[in-house]
Amino acid sequence: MTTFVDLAAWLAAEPADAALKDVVQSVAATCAQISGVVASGALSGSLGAAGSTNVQDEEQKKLDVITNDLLSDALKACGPVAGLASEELEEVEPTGRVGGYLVTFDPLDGSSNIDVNVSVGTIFSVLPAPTDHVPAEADFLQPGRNQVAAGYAVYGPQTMLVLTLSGGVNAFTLSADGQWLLTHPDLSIKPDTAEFAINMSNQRHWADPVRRYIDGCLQGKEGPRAKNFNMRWIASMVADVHRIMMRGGIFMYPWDAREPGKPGKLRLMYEANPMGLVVERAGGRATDGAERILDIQPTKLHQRVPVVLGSANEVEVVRSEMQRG
Ligand SMILES: O=P(O)(O)OC[C@H]1O[C@](O)(COP(=O)(O)O)[C@@H](O)[C@@H]1O
Ligand SMILES: [Mg+2]
Ligand SMILES: [Mg+2]
Repeated sequence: MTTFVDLAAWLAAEPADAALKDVVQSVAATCAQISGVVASGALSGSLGAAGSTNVQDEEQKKLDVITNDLLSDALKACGPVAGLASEELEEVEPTGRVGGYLVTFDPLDGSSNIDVNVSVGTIFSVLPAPTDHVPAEADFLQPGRNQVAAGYAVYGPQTMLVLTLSGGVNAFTLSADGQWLLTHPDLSIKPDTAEFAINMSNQRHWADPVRRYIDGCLQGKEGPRAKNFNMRWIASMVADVHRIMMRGGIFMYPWDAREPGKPGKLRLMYEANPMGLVVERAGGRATDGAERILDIQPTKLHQRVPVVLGSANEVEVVRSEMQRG
């Protein structure tokens, strides 16, 4: 029988500082707990609307609130965490400690899928904290290339944790007895693909470059790309990105004309940046169409950004189409 290394043993061998490993352990333990709550669904009364809205003016589900509380409480109790920020919290929350790390997170990604029993996830990003003062919002506004760790948990047919610290990307599967076991070491995204993920219902609102790119894919073998494309859209970024980590592909949530003042739907600090790091570390690419996601200088905590990520050569096709305008 195959034996798998568990997360604690794997972390012990990682060339990262012990405090950072504590933060990652704390997130991982909380994701294991969240997996139990998600799996119990109606049995734990965790489905349905919470009756409130968050800072983005989006309706909160009960699970958005429950998962936000679980992660916030765990990180406040975790010694090296100086501050946290969440999709569900308007302001950053300093813990009162100085130094160590800042953690940003989307506690429950794919909220629209909770009540229909489709995969959802948790996304997190770890940044260095200032060493001489209690952090404020400005201290969180670091470009994604500063991340010292990032990853996500996907609550699907299997619960998995996908992590990057100092080097590559490794994926752990949650065992029946609650251990994270390394089942998918050194993930890498193949550079070419014939599978795209975009919400096609927004087609009439897209900008020309996105329209041209998708039209080219849809023409298949007879079109400019000379190959047939497949399409997937789960509407949980975590699940769509996880598929790309496993078999390649491209994921796009571009700007569209529904709300022209918004640069996109996804949030830079706790969706695009952590996913951008994971994807790049696995050999893929992540861009907003003009700039590498990880080089964007954030100007506010809940900033939105267009996102194109996945198989390197395919992202390059979209990026150059966007550059043409
Ligand atoms: O419903 P749409 O427009 O297809 O959007 C789906 C996207 O929205 C999101 O659900 C946003 O995440 P939240 O559920 O955390 O708000 C992404 O996971 C997903 O890619
Ligand atoms: Mg999300
Ligand atoms: Mg969310």
